[in-house]
Amino acid sequence: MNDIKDLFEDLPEPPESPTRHPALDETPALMALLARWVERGWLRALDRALAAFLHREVPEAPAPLLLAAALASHQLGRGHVCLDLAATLEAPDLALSLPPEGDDLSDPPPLPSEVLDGLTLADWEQALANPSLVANAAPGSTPLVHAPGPHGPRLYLRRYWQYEQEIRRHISARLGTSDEACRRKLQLTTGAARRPDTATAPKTLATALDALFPTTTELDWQKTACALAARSPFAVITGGPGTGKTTTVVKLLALLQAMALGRPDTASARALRIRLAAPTGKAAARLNESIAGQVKQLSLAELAGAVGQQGVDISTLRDSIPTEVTTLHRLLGSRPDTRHFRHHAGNPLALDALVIDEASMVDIEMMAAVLTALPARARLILLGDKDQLASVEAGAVLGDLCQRAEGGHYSAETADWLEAVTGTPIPAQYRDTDGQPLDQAIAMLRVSHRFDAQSGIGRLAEAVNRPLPDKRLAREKRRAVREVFGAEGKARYRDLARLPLSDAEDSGLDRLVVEGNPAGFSQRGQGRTDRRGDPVAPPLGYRHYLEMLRSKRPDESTFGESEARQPFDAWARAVLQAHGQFQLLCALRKGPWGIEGLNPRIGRALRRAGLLQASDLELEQGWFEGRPVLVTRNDYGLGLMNGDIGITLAVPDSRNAAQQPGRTLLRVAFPASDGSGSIKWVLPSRLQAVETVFAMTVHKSQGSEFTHTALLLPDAPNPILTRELVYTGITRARHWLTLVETGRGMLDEAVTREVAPSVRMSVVPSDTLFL
Ligand SMILES: Nc1ncnc2c1ncn2[C@@H]1O[C@H](COP(=O)(O)OP(=O)(O)OP(=O)(O)O)[C@@H](O)[C@H]1O
Repeated sequence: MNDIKDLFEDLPEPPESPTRHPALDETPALMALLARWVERGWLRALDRALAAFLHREVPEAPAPLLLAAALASHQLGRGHVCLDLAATLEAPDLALSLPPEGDDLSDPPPLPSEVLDGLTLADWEQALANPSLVANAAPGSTPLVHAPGPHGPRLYLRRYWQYEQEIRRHISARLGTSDEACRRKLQLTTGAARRPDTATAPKTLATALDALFPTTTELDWQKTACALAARSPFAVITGGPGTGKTTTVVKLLALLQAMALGRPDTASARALRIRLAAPTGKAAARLNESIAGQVKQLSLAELAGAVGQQGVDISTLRDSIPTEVTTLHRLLGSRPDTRHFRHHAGNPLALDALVIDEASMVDIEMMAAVLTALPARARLILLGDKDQLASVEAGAVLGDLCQRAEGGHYSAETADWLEAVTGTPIPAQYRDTDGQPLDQAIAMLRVSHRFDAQSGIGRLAEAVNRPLPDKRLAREKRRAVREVFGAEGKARYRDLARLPLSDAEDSGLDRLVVEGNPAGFSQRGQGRTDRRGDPVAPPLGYRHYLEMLRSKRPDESTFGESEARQPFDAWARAVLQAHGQFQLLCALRKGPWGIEGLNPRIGRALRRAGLLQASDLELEQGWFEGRPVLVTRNDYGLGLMNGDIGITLAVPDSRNAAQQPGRTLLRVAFPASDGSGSIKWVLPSRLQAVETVFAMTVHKSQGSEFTHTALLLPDAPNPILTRELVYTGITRARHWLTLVETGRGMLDEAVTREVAPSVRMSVVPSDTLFL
């Protein structure tokens, strides 16, 4: 029995000698089964609709083909780009969303394991041999593509197969490894193929790197990453929170610009056109904030003197380093009502280098769009944390590219070159005579500069993130995680608190969301300093922003156009900034411990504390002043992006000012996604897809950071609760983390469960070998 079957108590015992399920042979039986799965929330209506459409188009299509199509479509909704046929036959119940949140687990329809019981891989592949609907890994117009994968055959919806091909083709081209070259290389196993190098002489590069990084005798991963990225037209810098991805990329940009401005041929010496982008407005704003400060602080005198014959002008160099961060949608030029962008292969972006931060959130469709719109000569640098949850959309591109990042796998050629330019030898454990071309373009930063040995958040993140290659080590991992909290749940670290709740009405939750539960932290969170010795304010709850809302409200009686709005903009900025001090995160959407139960529950607690005025109905589904909202779908018309957070504020109603002075109107204040600090005021009625965000799912929190983060774990096991989810939740905390537990053992349970065996994409150039 696998885990999922165990969850369904009412499941009838399968017959002793299984007979083939009718859904495998009769299309009406299959459609009826798919309808039951949809009704139950096991399958999306969209997935069934695809099977029905294919059946209408080609009535003779066999049922196993239609079933495979529905399941392949379903994988997209779960983040996977295709259906791995062999893996599905091995563990069929993982192919559906089982059990969906809120399922009462009674009277279940037949599980996929029952249905697929009589089907062999050969039979299934035979059923897919239908040229009207399925093509074999080749360009064409069939809706489905049957292609080999690293672990067996796969079925793709054509669009996703094409995205994968595009990504691999563009990355291979940048690495100088066409599919052909790659295939030849592995046949000969001759070590890494040579990639096109930048023209910079190692000596100049070494001097420039020395000007940017402090001298050490130990391996400096930031310097190594900077060197590797300067050499390759495609580079990935991965690392956990605070490992210095931004710091490294700022130095890299300075290096690239210094090299460009200092070119010996003065006619070609010009600054590169570099753009910085992030997948969401929130992530863009966060990078914007940190990058501008870092560029200002960068000491450039030595670097400016190290390049060119007479060196380069320092202020020209500083001005050439971009600080403005945009969203990928804006960069590519999104157009309302279409998934096509203004920039594409026929109208490429006018730039020489593109840096994408928070690249773990970029899905396969967006990555393909970016690569297609990027001129062939432009560099691409991806930054991100490979261990974070991937995008909710299909495709974990960064995670897949970084599968081997931990081990380095630098070829002798790369390792020798790195030693020459950084002055430090690469230890044997990171060398690999069989290093792949992609390995040579990836660097992993390994030292957190945000969390030191005194930081429980850092220790906890590290313990949770530890991979579990062998289930037998689960107990040890759980112990390591528990040890961070110390005996009897009393946190050993000043930045960690544990809050057990008995039920959804437990007043401990009120204390947390209203005040931040400082009593849960040692010394009530008083007297802490950060690594630089600067004081850290004690943990806060939502009272902080709601009081800011009240105390900073402008006296102005009119809410006019731009100039007149300034006091209101300043007010909104202060409230939004205060709101970022605390956020409750949870894993689920449904039930008392999901956002649907928690949002009104928290609203009531804030109302009891006198901080909100709203009826129960308004708290459930209406608008009220103080309501924080999360945008859940890009709205190009309004310029709002999925993930943007706004706060509802009451402003003077200028439309009826003469007749009804003092009358107010609710508007939602959003920070402009260009990081300019300006405020966008939107009428609630214009917001099509928003939800209250007193509680936010961990999935939606990616790319954000909160001074105090509370992570609430549900009270029952759920497949959604994985180590990646807990790691992502923990690492949203900047200074304070409260772990809210609503049932025993859920942390243990979560940290030893990995994201459902992911269907690795074939975006990695060396995967071409199996084609
Ligand atoms: N080599 C270093 N020595 C000392 N401090 C450093 C070093 N590198 C980075 N820092 C500091 O550590 C903090 C985090 O750095 P940075 O923002 O570059 O990390 P990051 O990986 O981009 O973080 P995030 O996870 O927020 O994206 C910053 O305050 C930065 O100044």
